Amino acid sequence: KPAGLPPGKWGLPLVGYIPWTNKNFEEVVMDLHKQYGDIFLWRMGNQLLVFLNDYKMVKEAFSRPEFTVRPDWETFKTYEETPRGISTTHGVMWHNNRRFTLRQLRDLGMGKSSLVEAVQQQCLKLRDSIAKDAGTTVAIPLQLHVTVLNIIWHMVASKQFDAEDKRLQEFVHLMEEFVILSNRTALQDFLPWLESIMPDFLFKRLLKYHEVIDVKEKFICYFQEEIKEHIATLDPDNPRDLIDSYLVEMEAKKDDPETTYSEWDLVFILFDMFFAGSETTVNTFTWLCCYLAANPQAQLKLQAEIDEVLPNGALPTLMEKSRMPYTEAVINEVMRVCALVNFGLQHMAANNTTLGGYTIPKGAVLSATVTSIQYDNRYWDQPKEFKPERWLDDNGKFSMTKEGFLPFGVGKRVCVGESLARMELFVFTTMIFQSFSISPPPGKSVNLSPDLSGFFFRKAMSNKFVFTERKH
Ligand code: HEM
Repeated sequence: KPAGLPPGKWGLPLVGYIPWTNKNFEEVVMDLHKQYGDIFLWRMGNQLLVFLNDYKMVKEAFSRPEFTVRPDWETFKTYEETPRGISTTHGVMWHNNRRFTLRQLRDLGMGKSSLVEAVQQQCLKLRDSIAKDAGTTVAIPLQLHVTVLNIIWHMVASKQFDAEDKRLQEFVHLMEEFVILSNRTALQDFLPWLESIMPDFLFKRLLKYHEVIDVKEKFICYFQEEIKEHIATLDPDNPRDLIDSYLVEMEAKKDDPETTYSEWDLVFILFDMFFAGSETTVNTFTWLCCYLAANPQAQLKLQAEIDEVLPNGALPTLMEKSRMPYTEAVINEVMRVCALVNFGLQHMAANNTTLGGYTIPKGAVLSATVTSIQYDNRYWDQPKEFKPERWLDDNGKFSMTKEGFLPFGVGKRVCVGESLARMELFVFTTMIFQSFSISPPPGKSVNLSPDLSGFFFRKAMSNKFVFTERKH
């Protein structure tokens, strides 16, 4: 192991460090954190992974330009050599696409009434679907996925689908398949030498290469069809949605030799909106249901606040947010304890540099250990307890403690959808708990252990619940 690197596990040539244990990945990382402290490395295959376990260090690193690039991973490349869109790109392409999307989300009404109304309408469908099974033992309904996807469809293409719609069902299925297949592609990133020792057909079979291409092509077709329809009906003076606005800007920049705007690039911005914006929001709200079912006192307090600010079933708008500190506190506390994106999205060192007094070589991949940070007792008193009150000041006002909290990341690549996600979570929480109470089935309790079978998400276990209609 070269001198000056952070402490940690270097392991064997080609394969790196293999923990011979039946502990899961998160547990192994936690053990290494205990052993080595706030910054340590783990060589996996030929990749040097550096884990950061202190909030201040993550904030410093992710605010520095040399850590703003993404790893050069096949998993991050969608279909071709050059990554496109936002979440996997860097340089001018990333800068332009990120700026465009942030502006779009703001102009389309992130935080404004038009989008709030669309979110309310979609949430009414979720409410209807829960009402159908009220009083019986059920899982969180599929309609939650449909609701979240429809909000994105509304924003990007002014569309919405019914839960029964075959196209939408195929879309949901393809998204799930894509996430599973991406885990296979990761083999190529960590053990690239496999390609040189295996016959091509076998290597491709191992990676499920043809299946991945097939799923990607289907998504591309969906989005290209949508873009074509928009081109045919575009009124440049009245852009309806994100696709229209992109087309207008693409036309305005068509003579600029430096432009990164193209129909092909737009396809991947749409990819990002759906992939980064749906599973994240669905899983956060699912965790919120779990924590409220397990904490009836917190649920009663939340409902008392909803009933006081929104009497007689009035629908929530963002105007009410400042008068609902406990609701905000519950949402933040759920995001803290669930630590959904437990290793964030990886960043890469663009050149040789230093961090925390250690050498970080070009190409090293940095991960923030979100679970360690959001449970760090340097920032949180009794971190394992679910305590929404920790977000309230002495006057009962919501106070956004930022230190030690990074569900949306931090620094230059912080999530572009944070305000949208917060607005969705606020509307869903107020509308659903205004109408229903949630509890575990009689005689059962809620399993709050995370499902750690995936790499990117710390999902909730598939709990069953009983939703009971509230009398007003
Ligand atoms: C509760 C919901 C959400 C959570 C927990 C979440 C979390 C995150 C995290 C941890 C990152 C990585 C930050 C980094 O690289 O350091 C990220 C990036 C991103 N998120 Fe979100 N997100 C959520 C919702 C959304 C929504 C609704 C959208 C858009 C519709 C969105 C779009 C993006 C995009 C495009 C990026 C990439 C940003 C970049 O690379 O510059 N996210 N998000």
